[in-house]
Amino acid sequence: TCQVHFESSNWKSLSIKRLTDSRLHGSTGLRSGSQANFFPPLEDAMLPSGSFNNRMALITGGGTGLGRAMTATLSQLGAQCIIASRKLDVLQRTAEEISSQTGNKVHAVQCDVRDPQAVSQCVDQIEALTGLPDVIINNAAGNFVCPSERLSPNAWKTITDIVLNGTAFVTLELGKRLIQNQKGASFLAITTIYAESGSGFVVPSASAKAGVEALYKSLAAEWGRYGHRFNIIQPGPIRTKGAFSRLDPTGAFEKAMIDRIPTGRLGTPAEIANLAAYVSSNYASWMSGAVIRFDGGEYVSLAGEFNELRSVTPDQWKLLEAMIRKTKGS
Ligand SMILES: CC/C=C\C/C=C\C/C=C\C/C=C\C=C\C(=O)SCCNC(=O)CCNC(=O)[C@H](O)C(C)(C)COP(=O)(O)OP(=O)(O)OC[C@H]1O[C@@H](n2cnc3c(N)ncnc32)[C@H](O)[C@@H]1OP(=O)(O)O
Ligand SMILES: NC(=O)C1=CN([C@@H]2O[C@H](COP(=O)(O)OP(=O)(O)OC[C@H]3O[C@@H](n4cnc5c(N)ncnc54)[C@H](OP(=O)(O)O)[C@@H]3O)[C@@H](O)[C@H]2O)C=CC1
Repeated sequence: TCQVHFESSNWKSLSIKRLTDSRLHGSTGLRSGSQANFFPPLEDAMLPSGSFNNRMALITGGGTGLGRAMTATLSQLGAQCIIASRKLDVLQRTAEEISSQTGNKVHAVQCDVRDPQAVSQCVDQIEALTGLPDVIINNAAGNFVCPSERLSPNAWKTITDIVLNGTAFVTLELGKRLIQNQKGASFLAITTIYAESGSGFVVPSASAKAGVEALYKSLAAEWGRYGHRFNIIQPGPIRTKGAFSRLDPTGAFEKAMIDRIPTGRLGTPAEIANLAAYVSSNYASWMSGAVIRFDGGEYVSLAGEFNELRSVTPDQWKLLEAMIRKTKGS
């Protein structure tokens, strides 16, 4: 089944005919993505029940997607949650659904994190409802794919205001009040793997998420003395309407994305919710300043310049090795 054509012994002109996935991996029994069978996602809450009893958690953007999943897990583990974002109707629906499943109160508070006054009023409301939170998850974000030459100043400002300024306003407002009240807390920011590498076509998001990471690493160093921990989770792709409808609106890129993930599948909201719960819990009380990449291996897969060689079959390797061994000198 080997279909390597040696047009010359030069590596660059070696033409390896791309076979269909099943034929390509025939000799190893692996189909594209079938390695996902080795990595089944577990959906149930990982921490002991009651791990968040008597604890208050604020989750920005907690009405939808990953924020909703984090809220559901924290609530199931005993936390009283507050979810905050712009759309009050969405928040209220989520709050009612989760409360009715877990028996623990979820509060919905309207807040546009871009507006520092709105953030301050939101924190007033939170103080009145539950007191200052023990757990703060900065998860709210805005993003869309767009060639940078098409971005208007307001498009840039919109994304960076939500992601960087929004996270800063929420973190600083709560931080100051927690310090005044001598209360410790766990802060978690949800960023993305390209906060580290940068990425074309999502440049405002990449720039703002990198800023969030700098903010959280800096505060981890500065505010430990007040009992505050700061950590970061960088998720890889996890299907949510909010992300996928703005980053891959036609679905054209999904297969290629899954193919490059070494674990062969997308992450699930429940998986990131378990990680966020652990990082925010007292089991992680020694964790601060951490940046946790949670992406099924996508980042390293994209980074290594020889990783495309995964598509070379064992038979093709025999031929390549023979060629390489035949080479003498430079
Ligand atoms: C190859 C990739 C393959 C697959 C990818 C699939 C999956 C994902 C994998 C990884 C994901 C990694 C990171 C993900 C990070 C995320 O943050 S995902 C979360 C996304 N969720 C959201 O964005 C929810 C909230 N978003 C919104 O409310 C809007 O989208 C918003 C535009 C961000 C804000 O809405 P608002 O109403 O405040 O703003 P507008 O007034 O509508 O717009 C403000 C200005 O922006 C300009 N704009 C808006 N949309 C676009 C666009 N698509 N292209 C260009 N410009 C846009 C708009 O015109 C305004 O500017 P102006 O006209 O100059 O005034
Ligand atoms: N899903 C994925 O593959 C990945 C997601 N991420 C990150 O995960 C997080 C969650 O994303 P995901 O769940 O996928 O997407 P969603 O779109 O579902 O979540 C974004 C949330 O942010 C809220 N939000 C947006 N703008 C504002 C604002 N101005 N003020 C307050 N809240 C706001 C939205 O609520 P509302 O509209 O009511 O304001 C929404 O609930 C984000 O930080 C995202 O960057 C990172 C990498 C991959």
